[in-house]
Amino acid sequence: MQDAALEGSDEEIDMEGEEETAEAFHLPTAEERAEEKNHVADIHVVQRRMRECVRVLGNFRKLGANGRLRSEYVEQLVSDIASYYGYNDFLAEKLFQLFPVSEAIEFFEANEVSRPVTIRTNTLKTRRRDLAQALINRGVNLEPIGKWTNVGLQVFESSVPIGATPEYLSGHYMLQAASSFLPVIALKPQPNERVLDMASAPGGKTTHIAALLQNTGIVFANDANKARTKSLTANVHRLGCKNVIACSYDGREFPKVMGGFDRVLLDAPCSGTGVISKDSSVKVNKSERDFHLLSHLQKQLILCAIDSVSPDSKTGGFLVYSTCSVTVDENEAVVDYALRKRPNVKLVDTGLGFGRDGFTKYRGKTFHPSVKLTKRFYPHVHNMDGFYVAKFKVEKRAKIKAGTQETGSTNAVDADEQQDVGFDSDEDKAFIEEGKRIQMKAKGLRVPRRRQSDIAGKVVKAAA
Ligand SMILES: C[S@@+](CC[C@H](N)C(=O)[O-])C[C@H]1O[C@@H](n2cnc3c(N)ncnc32)[C@H](O)[C@@H]1O
Repeated sequence: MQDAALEGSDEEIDMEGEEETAEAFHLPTAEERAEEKNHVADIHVVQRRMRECVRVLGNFRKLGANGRLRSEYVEQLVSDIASYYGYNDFLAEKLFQLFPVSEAIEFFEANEVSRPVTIRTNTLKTRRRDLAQALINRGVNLEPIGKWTNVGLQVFESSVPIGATPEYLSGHYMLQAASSFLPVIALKPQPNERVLDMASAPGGKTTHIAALLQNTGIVFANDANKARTKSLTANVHRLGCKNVIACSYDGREFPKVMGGFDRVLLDAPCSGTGVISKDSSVKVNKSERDFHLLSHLQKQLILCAIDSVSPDSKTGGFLVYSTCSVTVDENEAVVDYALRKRPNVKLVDTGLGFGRDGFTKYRGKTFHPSVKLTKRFYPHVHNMDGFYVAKFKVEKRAKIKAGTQETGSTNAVDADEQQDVGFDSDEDKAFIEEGKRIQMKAKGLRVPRRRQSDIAGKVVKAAA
């Protein structure tokens, strides 16, 4: 399929041969497609047609049949991808749109293959070198994952079950996907800090945070699903983490429950479009409504996560937002929303050193230019689960009083706003405008005159 795309985009191509193949390939009409839907598809026909569509789309100007539109080839290809790989039409199209045509096929192909088995050394109990030796002695074939982690090992083959070795049971390692290391590396917790893991079960990332804190400070490991906190506490005990407190609140109740954290990780509930190779049910059980609801929940959670970070932290003041999904609705759109709703945060480099930059433009939507700093990971590019990581620095909030303005730390106005995580963008407009004015003033820029009507309503509410 990729060869077909390359062939299609080659300017030096033998045009005679091309015309022959293009002629031989008949793109079904809408009627023929409707008729075909009544029969079980012939997998070889579908496969060949996909190859041909990719080839034609790689060089539509030369290879497209007379009178047929590019969109017809795309429509046919998406429909064939859905039937060949077993996706519902909606999701096949949504994922297809993320990539250039030939790369989309690579992505769908990679979702058919398992990712490597990887483990994370628990540095609270052992060193990677010692763990590797112990496992090699048991007949495990492994090697370090890559330069970007000094605790990860990739397991190639093993004569023993890797989830039941004495080392595993003694908590010397966590069975964990390589992509799951990324948000904690980006979070970079420092000893003695107070950290919130807002959606933490079953604790892969919590125990990694605890280890980086060297069992100092404190990690509040929260998860709304109480049943899932059982596996979380089991992992916390097995790995010997002594600085973890497990709790079970809806993340949207933070920071009312508690706040003032040096760092917060929001590994958000998501559609799982990055982990289709592990859970193929995602291919058929996600609808447009699911993405709408998830993105809505993620937007609510991210504001609460931001408000739980202490801008006064001496060592931190950071939030990492991550998902195991590749859709823009759950990633860049959420991050961009947070930037708009909370003028006191900015995106910073994740420090990961690899990954594709986040989209700043996508299908007619434009995001804040700094969204480029966020990172995307793909199965076909990085040989790890599809993943997304964004890192924010939280700064002091703007304090707004009737008729005056000043910057300051959290106070009555903030406390009132923290409860307000509603979804009418107009709702917070006055605060956002005011925040921008304050930032401009701080930078020595000329501030436009404030329209009194802009903030009157909000100030009354805040002062009440
Ligand atoms: C991607 S998983 C977290 C995985 C975990 N961070 C780890 O590394 O093991 C998302 C978690 O969010 C939890 N969750 C869903 N809705 C939530 C909410 N409103 N508040 C807090 N947690 C929530 C789910 O129960 C699920 O355990």
